[in-house]
Amino acid sequence: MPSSKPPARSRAHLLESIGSPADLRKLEPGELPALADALRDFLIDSVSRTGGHLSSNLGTVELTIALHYVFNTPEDRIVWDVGHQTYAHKVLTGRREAMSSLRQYHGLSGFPKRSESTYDTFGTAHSSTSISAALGMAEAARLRGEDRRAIAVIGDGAMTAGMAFEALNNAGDIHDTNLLVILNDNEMSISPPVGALNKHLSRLLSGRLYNGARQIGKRVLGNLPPPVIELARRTEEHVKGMVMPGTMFEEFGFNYIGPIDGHDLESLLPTLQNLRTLKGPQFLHVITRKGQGYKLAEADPILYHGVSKFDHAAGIATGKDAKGGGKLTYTQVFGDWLCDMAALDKRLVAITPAMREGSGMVRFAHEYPDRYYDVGIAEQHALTFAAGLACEGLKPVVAIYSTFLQRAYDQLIHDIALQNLPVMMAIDRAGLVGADGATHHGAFDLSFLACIPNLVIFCPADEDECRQMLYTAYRHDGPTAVRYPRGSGLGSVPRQAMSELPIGKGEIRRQGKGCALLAFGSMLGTALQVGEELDATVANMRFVKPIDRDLILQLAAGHDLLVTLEENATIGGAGSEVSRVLNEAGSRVRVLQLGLPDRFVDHGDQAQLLAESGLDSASVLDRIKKAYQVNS
Ligand SMILES: Cc1ncc(C[n+]2csc(CCOP(=O)(O)OP(=O)(O)O)c2C)c(N)n1
Ligand SMILES: CC(=O)[C@@H](O)[C@H](O)COP(=O)(O)O
Ligand SMILES: [Mg+2]
Repeated sequence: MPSSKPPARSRAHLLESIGSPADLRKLEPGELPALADALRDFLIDSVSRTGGHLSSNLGTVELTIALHYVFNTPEDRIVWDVGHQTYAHKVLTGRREAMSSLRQYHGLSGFPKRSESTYDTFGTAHSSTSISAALGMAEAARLRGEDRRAIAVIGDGAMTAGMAFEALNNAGDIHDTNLLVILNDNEMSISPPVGALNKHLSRLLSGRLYNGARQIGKRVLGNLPPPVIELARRTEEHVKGMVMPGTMFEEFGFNYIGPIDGHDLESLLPTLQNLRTLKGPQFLHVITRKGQGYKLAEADPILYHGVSKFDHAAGIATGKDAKGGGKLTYTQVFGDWLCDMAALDKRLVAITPAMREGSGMVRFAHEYPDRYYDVGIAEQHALTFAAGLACEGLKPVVAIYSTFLQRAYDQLIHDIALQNLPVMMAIDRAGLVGADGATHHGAFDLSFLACIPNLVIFCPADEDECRQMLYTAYRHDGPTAVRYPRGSGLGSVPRQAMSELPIGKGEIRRQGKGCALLAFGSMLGTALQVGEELDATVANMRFVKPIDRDLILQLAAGHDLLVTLEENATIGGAGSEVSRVLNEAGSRVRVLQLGLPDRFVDHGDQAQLLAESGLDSASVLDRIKKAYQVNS
């Protein structure tokens, strides 16, 4: 550490003096708590203006400072699991000024992104990938004889995913890999944590006294030559076996240290400095508080997990959401339907992989606690668990974001569709989600679902149709998927009475001439606008599978151009299904397939991203006119 004592600085100046971790490492350890306060104040103010993830970022301020202070980043690699807690990391790695553009069009990503900074060593956002990626980096360093560390920072929620254990299992067997796993345990996922792991972690917390003693031992050990450390460690293992039940992490082959206070820099710094000297897989358990330092977030870390812009007129202290209450969302339509359906059918059970709030299931969890399952961040398990329930005559509904369903693809095919089991998937966040960006857009589900035999795929065009489709899907004796976007639709009011729609049948919503627009789900609004402009026919297709073959051929017979519209990748999506039907029927009508482009769409607001993807009405109109010009 530097010997010269820099002059006392105001907290704000201290933060402004940090343009990189190299600047950070020039500070005295005693200056770091003031820096943490300044950084926390900055994050609260900044996120109150941009929106984003707040409580998890407030909980990792000291840990982030300590990691960049002790480790030689970016040569030492830090991989942040989920990465929603990396705003402090971004500020300390030269992006403080850019934080005003967070999660906005062409602005900073809300997650680590390799193309954004060399300090963002691995792109994350989908949970539980950090240990695998960091192990890969550690092994690359070992194989290349490079003296660098790889550190995975993973939350207690992310630790509940099977992939994290796959990585622990592999890492623990490679005795000379320089991997450090830091478990950031704040006893919260988005919702309160679930599962047996949470109970195990709680038991470890209760052993705090022993660990306190062991911590001191570690501090001393760090300054001794390695053979002595090894001897002391074996002795310690012996002591531990008598004093404290082994942690599961030690059973996986890791040297477990902790739990320590993740807000106490005086604990963090020496412990991390010691760990940096130890060889082999290391596991540090830190305890933090989600929302630390902002009373409203401390009191309600769930509400402040993801926030919109604050109403600054009301003052940051109120934490008041600038946008206030909005229109009925598809998520709320689902949540209301779920409770209504549960009241009608005792066989209904509902499952979420750790997204209770986001999927609209808070009321159901409260009203039907014995029929509600939060399985943790475990999408693969969620689907096969549902399959088991269905085998026994229950009617499972799995609420899952489109992007997270990607993680359970084989379970859907192999465990559900192949056995034709009546599992219903309510797929939320289908299409462009906005600020979360490329890692979260539900851009591919129609493409990866359409090829699965037995599956029925519903695309509701508005809120009422969504409710009717949820009912129809639930009543179907086979696997079903109802996909709907983030936010609100055309604003129809869902009828309380539920009735079954004819499966595989679309409808003509506007009769016109010239071209016909075949809209799937959320694109109906745009299709109707363009249809008015062109006096074209507009069909609400409703289903991707089974697709309405008769309607397609009827439209082909009466129009010179069919335009398909979907908020899904164009490749392999609904439009491809329409073309397949036409080809099989030998039709020669031209088809213009409009959907998401064959690239990853970044973050911004949904309207901006739809326009950028050519799916707003102006772009659709323009593309149709060009199609006619090309052929005139
Ligand atoms: C595969 C996957 N499923 C679900 C999510 C949604 N998600 C984002 S953060 C989060 C909770 C993470 O909890 P934890 O790891 O403890 O981090 P904390 O928010 O407590 O800091 C979840 C479920 C995700 N990002 N990835
Ligand atoms: C980080 C993460 O994966 C979740 O917090 C996600 O950002 C939630 O998305 P919604 O805001 O659409 O519920
Ligand atoms: Mg947590």
